[in-house]
Amino acid sequence: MSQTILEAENLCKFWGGLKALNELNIQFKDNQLHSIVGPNGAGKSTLLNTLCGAYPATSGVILYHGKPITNLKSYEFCRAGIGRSFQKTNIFHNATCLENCCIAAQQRIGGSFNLFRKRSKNRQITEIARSALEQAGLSARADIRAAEVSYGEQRQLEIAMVLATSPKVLLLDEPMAGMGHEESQTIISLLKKLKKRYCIVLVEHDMDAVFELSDLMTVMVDGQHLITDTVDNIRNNPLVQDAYLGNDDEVF
Ligand SMILES: Nc1ncnc2c1ncn2[C@@H]1O[C@H](COP(=O)(O)OP(=O)(O)OP(=O)(O)O)[C@@H](O)[C@H]1O
Repeated sequence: MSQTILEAENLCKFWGGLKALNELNIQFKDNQLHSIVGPNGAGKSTLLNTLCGAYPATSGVILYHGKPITNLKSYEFCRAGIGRSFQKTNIFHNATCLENCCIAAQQRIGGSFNLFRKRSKNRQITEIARSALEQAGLSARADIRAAEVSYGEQRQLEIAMVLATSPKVLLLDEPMAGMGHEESQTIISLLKKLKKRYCIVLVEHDMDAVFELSDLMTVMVDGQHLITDTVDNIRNNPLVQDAYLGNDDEVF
């Protein structure tokens, strides 16, 4: 039975007068993939950024395993087990895939990966990094510079880097952006595998992928929660079609 692991109560994030998140209540469960969809500017990325501590909430509460974590620093969210996907720009292109994962792993463990640290600590970081690459299907690319792997593999590397922070929750922002069909299929298979072990919160514009992957979907509009339901119920909900699609049936 899946348990709620991360939740937001009356969560608000305001930019001046703009209510990017407006009294949002939402729960995310273990071993489920929960997608957040909605039109441009609905507040999806703001939600991910607030849930990982990158943006301080204006008001409201974030609970992790039932305990409030709203006022933690962003690195403390990471150490607690909330991993946010790094954007492609956060990849060090001259470092190998393994080195990139080592850098991510040391974020969780603390300190830096260096010559003056005990050898056993560096070994531990390397093991975590190798395991993350393996889970993301990139073991064979471990010693290749990130700049030399394909675009799709760089997106896999972003996911590997989140896994290297030993998370319980994965917050993934458009992991399929800019991908062709074949590359998207690789990410879809990967996420199907990962959702058996993690709580995944997915923001993604590729609706075919969202429908294929989601256990639950939440629709947001103008910073507000419109509905949370299963894929079938969301697909057939006239309220959603109206608000999200503007009556354009073709999108679904
Ligand atoms: N750093 C910021 N400063 C000011 N306003 C911001 C900032 N980040 C986001 N916003 C505004 O907050 C609102 C929600 O933006 P957000 O990026 O969360 O939407 P989104 O649903 O992810 O959109 P998209 O699908 O286009 O990525 C938008 O009106 C956006 O312009």
